[in-house]
Amino acid sequence: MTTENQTGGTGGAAGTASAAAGTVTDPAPADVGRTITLPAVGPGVGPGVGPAVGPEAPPGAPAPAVPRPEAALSVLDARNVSAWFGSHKVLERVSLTMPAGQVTALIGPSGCGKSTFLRILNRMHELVPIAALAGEVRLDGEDIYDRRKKIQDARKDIGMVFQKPNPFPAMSIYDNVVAGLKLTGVRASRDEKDELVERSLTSAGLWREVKDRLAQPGGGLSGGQQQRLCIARSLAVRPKVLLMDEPCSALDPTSTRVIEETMVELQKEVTIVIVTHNMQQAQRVSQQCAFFLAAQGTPGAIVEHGDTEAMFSEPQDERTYDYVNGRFG
Ligand SMILES: Nc1ncnc2c1ncn2[C@@H]1O[C@H](COP(=O)(O)OP(=O)(O)OP(=O)(O)O)[C@@H](O)[C@H]1O
Repeated sequence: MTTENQTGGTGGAAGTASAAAGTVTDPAPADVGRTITLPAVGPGVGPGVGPAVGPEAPPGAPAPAVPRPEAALSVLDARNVSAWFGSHKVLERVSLTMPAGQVTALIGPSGCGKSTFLRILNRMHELVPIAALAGEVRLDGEDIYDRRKKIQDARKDIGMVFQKPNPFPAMSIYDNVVAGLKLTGVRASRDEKDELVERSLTSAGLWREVKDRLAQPGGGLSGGQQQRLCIARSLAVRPKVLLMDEPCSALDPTSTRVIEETMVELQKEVTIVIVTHNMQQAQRVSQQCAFFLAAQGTPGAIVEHGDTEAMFSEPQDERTYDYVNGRFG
């Protein structure tokens, strides 16, 4: 994993994204560079619903039955990412490589831009009308903000699980899992859906608990089970990367442990990026770690990154040492 919080140069791009119109203006002369034109947000899957299914899953195509082979695990690379809400700059030239098949934990005090960075990684930041961003995000070398790319494809490849479990409460457990397919009009036979539901729930560590009550409403599950249902819903469209924004913060310790175990298993099939305030959790589940900090009145930036064990045992920066030892934040 690498970071480059540069203070100059022309590597970044600056733009004010209007999600509705896809227009771009330049609010940050300091970040002169390539201008990103963001396509309008399509009618696909909205926040919290999981990734959309793109054209590579043609109508009627059978759900792939095997996990993604290890060789095909994906790397996500952010370069010189800056972000604004209106004129408020909240991220400053953040660069971070999130290695294939690993869990990368984003840590740091409240308000330093971790969630904003995470939302930029699957093009959710641009859903906020006043949001702007600069820089590049590459999935296996391909720019997810390339103007020829559909926003739905980025969401399909890069799924998101939120802090608060958000299944469709009245919808059955089964239908919650296949919701991503339905919302994007992908047809699948009953057998294909059955296989997909079992595989996704198994990967999310929920199959054994719910296999005999798939027709019951998702809202009837416990908080921890609902969160695993949301993970299954995201997995159903076979994302290459799974983003998790404090996925356990609303859960009890037992549910937290189960989700953490699920993450450890999941990294065999999907690259994971997690935002967490729980330092023990970061150490338990992640191999790579990035410490974000926004000093008074300045945008968030990465202070230190690297191997999780090393970051916690021998941090190079005094601020990292203080943070991981609970001295602030
Ligand atoms: N929709 C929004 N509109 C305006 N400002 C926002 C919006 N979302 C976040 N911000 C601002 O962006 C900055 C970074 O917020 P962000 O949520 O990314 O931080 P964070 O590190 O994830 O915080 P936390 O750990 O508390 O979730 C903050 O100053 C916040 O107030």
